[in-house]
Amino acid sequence: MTTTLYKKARIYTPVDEGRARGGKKQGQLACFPDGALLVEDGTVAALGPYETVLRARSGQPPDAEIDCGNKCLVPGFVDPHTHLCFAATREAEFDLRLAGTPYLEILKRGGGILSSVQAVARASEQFLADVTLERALTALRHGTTTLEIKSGYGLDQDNELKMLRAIRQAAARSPQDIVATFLGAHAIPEVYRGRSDDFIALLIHEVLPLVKEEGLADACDIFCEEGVFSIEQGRRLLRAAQGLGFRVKLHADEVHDLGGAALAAELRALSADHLLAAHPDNLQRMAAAGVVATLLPVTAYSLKKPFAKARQMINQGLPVALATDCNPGSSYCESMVFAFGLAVLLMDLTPAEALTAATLNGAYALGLADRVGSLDVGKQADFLLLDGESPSILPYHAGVSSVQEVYKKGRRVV
Ligand SMILES: N=CN[C@@H](CCC(=O)O)C(=O)O
Ligand SMILES: [Zn+2]
Repeated sequence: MTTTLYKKARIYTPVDEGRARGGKKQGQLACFPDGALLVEDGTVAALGPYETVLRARSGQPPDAEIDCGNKCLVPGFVDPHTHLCFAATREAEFDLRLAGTPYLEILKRGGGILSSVQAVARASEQFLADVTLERALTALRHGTTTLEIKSGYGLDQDNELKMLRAIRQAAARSPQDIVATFLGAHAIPEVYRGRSDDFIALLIHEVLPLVKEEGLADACDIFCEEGVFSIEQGRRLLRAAQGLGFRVKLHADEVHDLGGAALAAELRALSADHLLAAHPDNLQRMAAAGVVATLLPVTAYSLKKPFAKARQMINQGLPVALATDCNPGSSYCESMVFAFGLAVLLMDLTPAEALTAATLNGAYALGLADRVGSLDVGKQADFLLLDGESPSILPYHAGVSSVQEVYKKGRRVV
């Protein structure tokens, strides 16, 4: 067994009490100004004030001691919502949006998500795996030690499976924990225009069982939105997915309030994501059902939309997680540091609330909190050293990343 003691660290971490943290608890962190973290074979063995951690070792010296120079030490970021498996960027679409064309209008004209579908159809699995890995490693340099990546630019059996296999390949080549989500219902393929029920049936009866058989995804997701999929279609697909053993989640109430948040509560989904237009009553239903609200501030920023009402959600007791939503359309951003900054400065989260959102609540949104998301004894030693005294350095030092060193399972990876 190898033991390493990280000392002279200002440690800040949410504490895992068995559920995602909402309400007042979202902003409560354990803080150790002269802290130490003891790592045994990649796992957190102890943390707390230096003297206490040493005493717990009953005089036995660790194999190595690392002086953190009084820098801030926090858990690695967990990004629970990304689309970073894509073949090409969409800069022309960005210009169109700047000139005033709405995001959903571009999709209606066959652009947006559908243009990414064409690019993925032309790309090989190997190419997709390489570019996905490259983006995951960019996220790692900005402190993301665990992330989710969705399919959803395939929209037919072969291309959805190609995407999921590419994600699996990227995951095998990255030090991060990467989980895949099946998002076959991301848009209505051109050939199914006017027949979206048939497309949902195809996903349920043909594609999902293959995804299950090959073990290519842990969760199933759907984009419920006007002009895309209805709540009823979401219910049908996600219930079928649950029947096959998938966890479920939704792109909910992003532009219009269709009741996606209520469906997430009904299905006891892992999370409902976006929620810019969600009704407060449905958010209350989510809180009662223990569903995490995953908010994507870079998307609102990039689409120039009002931000989700994070303050109200936290006050309602709803646990809020943060994600980048990295995708080539509405949020081309791998950096959780940037999402963190927007959450604090434009959504009024405190730095402590944002830290919980970017770590432990994200881990709950992925169903991975037994392993990652906080520096609790027995969890993976995934942590960051920041170039500052507290998590406030992240929004305070704007436009750069204050993440200096990144550790995954106790090993320095950046
Ligand atoms: N809103 C739907 N899906 C993605 C965007 C995907 C895209 O535009 O390529 C999202 O979560 O923002
Ligand atoms: Zn998304």
